[in-house]
Amino acid sequence: MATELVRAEQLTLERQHKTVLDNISLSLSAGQILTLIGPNGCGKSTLVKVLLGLEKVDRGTVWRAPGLRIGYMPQRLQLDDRLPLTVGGFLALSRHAKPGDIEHWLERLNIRALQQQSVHRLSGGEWQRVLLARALLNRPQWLVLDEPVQGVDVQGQLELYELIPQLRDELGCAVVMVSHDLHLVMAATDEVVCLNGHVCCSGHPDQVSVDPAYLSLFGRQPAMAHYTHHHDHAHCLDGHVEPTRGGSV
Ligand SMILES: Nc1ncnc2c1ncn2[C@@H]1O[C@H](COP(=O)(O)OP(=O)(O)OP(=O)(O)O)[C@@H](O)[C@H]1O
Repeated sequence: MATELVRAEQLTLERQHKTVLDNISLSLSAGQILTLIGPNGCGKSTLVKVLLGLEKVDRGTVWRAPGLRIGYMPQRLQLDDRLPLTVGGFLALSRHAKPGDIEHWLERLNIRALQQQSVHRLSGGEWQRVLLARALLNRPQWLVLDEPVQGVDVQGQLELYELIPQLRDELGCAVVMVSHDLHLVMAATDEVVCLNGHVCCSGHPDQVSVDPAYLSLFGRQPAMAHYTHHHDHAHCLDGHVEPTRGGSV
């Protein structure tokens, strides 16, 4: 049986007379990818912060495996745009940055060409990859991604969601991610927890996508085929095309 890394029991949190989290329990094991899904304001980011120990609950408990290495990609990270800062410089600010690791993750996420570029001149998709690189610097055992595809076009979203199980396999880590679109993450996740303050339903993505509680929140969406193909080259950021090892991207 896989080792349990995080366990939350009966979490309840109120803010300004509103119940943001209502009696939520969940468990996360090594190697598992768990996706939190739900409408705006349903408590996804709050739950993530509670699981990470960044917010306190009114009732309930969170247990994390002692010494767990965590990589966190927050939903928002505001940088002062008067601060001159390159991507490499930004990553070097992380206390986990070790020589070679920054280059390794920039290369792995296909953004090596951005190392000397100003962080203020990145596209939404590039910035998300830089934030992901930052979360990977300490080779986390638990990777937490709060809306990792924000500001990314649909093709970029599919690529990022393909990357997440690969990273899980490479690092052997567990992943918790927040998403708005079940159909886009279906292939990349083992378990879905559908939130609306409380847990509306949870389970394998195929089960959740037909659960009446999920359908009453999101309606019946046209099923999106998850298209994959083998590709023998990569399109680099500077525009040139490069053959790839193993023949797939
Ligand atoms: N400190 C706070 N004080 C008051 N209300 C708060 C506080 N933190 C969160 N909330 C409220 O709790 C609810 C859940 O917020 P949260 O950011 O967790 O939602 P979310 O599901 O991540 O939303 P989104 O999909 O829009 O990012 C919202 O209605 C928010 O306004």
